[in-house]
Amino acid sequence: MKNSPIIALDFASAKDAYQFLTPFEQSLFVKVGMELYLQEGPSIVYKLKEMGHDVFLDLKLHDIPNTVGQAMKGLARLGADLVNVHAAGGVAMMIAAREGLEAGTTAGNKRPSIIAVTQLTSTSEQQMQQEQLIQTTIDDSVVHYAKLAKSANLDGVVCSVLEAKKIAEACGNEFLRVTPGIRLAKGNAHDQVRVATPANARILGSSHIVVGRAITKATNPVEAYKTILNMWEEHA
Ligand SMILES: O=c1ccn([C@@H]2O[C@H](COP(=O)(O)O)[C@@H](O)[C@H]2O)c(=O)[nH]1
Repeated sequence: MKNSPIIALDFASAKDAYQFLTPFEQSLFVKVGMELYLQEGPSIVYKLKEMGHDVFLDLKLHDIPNTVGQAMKGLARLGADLVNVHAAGGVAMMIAAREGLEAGTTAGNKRPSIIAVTQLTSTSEQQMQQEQLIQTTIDDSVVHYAKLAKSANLDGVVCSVLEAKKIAEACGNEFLRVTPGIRLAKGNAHDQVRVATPANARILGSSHIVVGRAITKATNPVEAYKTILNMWEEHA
């Protein structure tokens, strides 16, 4: 799996996504989320893989263990490099997800890595406490979910940059810390709450960064990508 910034292809159609990718002329790490996948289905993953990109299929599965396990068995056949579930689904669900992936991975193919979403980067501590009724700090909640994901034998978590270091300390450096909520200094945070720059992400312990609108909505997306890539690599 590449370590370059993961570009969130949050587009309404494959046509829009391909049009966006054309000027890059290089192999990238891209993310397909529910907006694009629900319109295009598995073909978008096949096509992006054929084009030479690494693919994070960000469907954030969250259901009873049997349903998630069976869904993962099917997803394993698509060829994505990274898939995910919500840690809030529980340890039994995460174990079923991992087992489903293993069962669906055909001989000679690599099992996709699997990570769990802890607290969404759009969630504030206050919102977590008032709406989810979790009476602790957001750091503690995120690290707790990370430990559950580790106990279920997952490969890592989605978290914000702000918790990445504590997760590395609790779960080890090999345990992935994939961090969305990436913004350039003074960039519009939009609906994100727990945000950081690409440089801080590296310094504070992210293993991978996910970047959407800071690239896709930039006047020159290729230039924006190069700037973010440089910041990310410079602080390695
Ligand atoms: O906690 C999470 C989990 C997933 N995401 C996804 O990452 C991108 C971020 O997009 P931006 O435009 O850079 O804000 C988006 O696809 C989310 O679905 C997340 O933001 N936070």
